[in-house]
Amino acid sequence: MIEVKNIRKNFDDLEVLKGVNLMIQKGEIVSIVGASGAGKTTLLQILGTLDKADSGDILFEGTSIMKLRKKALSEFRNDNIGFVFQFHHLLPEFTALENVVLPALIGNKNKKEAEKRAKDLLGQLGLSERLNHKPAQLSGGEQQRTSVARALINNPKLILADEPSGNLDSENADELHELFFKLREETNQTFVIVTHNEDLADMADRKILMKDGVTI
Ligand SMILES: Nc1ncnc2c1ncn2[C@@H]1O[C@H](COP(=O)(O)OP(=O)(O)OP(=O)(O)O)[C@@H](O)[C@H]1O
Repeated sequence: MIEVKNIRKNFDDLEVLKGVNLMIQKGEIVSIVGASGAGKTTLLQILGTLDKADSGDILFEGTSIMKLRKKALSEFRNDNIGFVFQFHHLLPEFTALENVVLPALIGNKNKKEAEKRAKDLLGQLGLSERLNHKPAQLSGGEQQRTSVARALINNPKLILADEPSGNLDSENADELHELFFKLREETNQTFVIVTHNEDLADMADRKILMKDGVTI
């Protein structure tokens, strides 16, 4: 489904990615591990089209996404990729439901249908009683599950997670990890997860180690 070909990225004269090659199959859960500074987040950002590589190519279902222009790129991203970050980045003024619906509205989806799907997703994640709560009124685990619902609202083919449980206690972290696997069983979505959590990294179908800007 995804083919990463010889991706390179420098920040000024710091070589962060030095020719990364990677193949990811549909429905696979891949973890990316490695020391701090190895380039994991940079790779994930490039995979998610949030940042651009200096050279190399990324094929998504056979099509190069490196050549897409700004508008096409943001449409591609909104339709196909869901992001889960260490810090949830929920909008503080909006309720859980509104936060989850937002990417669907950005994608010009019907508001009623989007709200129905958002409620379904939040329900599946155990948040039926929290729809109208703002992020500050939710626990850390609830906030992170809300951000997972937001990542899933447009039914993306690829979910990219950067330290998704880095800010959770072990019980909430375990629940979140189980959720990823449950979702994959149900939807055959593909997950790429950058993590320092060894349990999560080992649960993945495949663990990729990054060291000094390359995968080994
Ligand atoms: N926007 C930027 N400008 C300059 N340098 C950057 C930028 N983003 C990342 N870097 C540098 O690139 C290197 C790789 O960073 P990256 O965040 O990809 O590492 P990482 O493997 O995800 O680390 P961690 O496990 O600590 O999150 C680091 O040395 C970092 O300081």
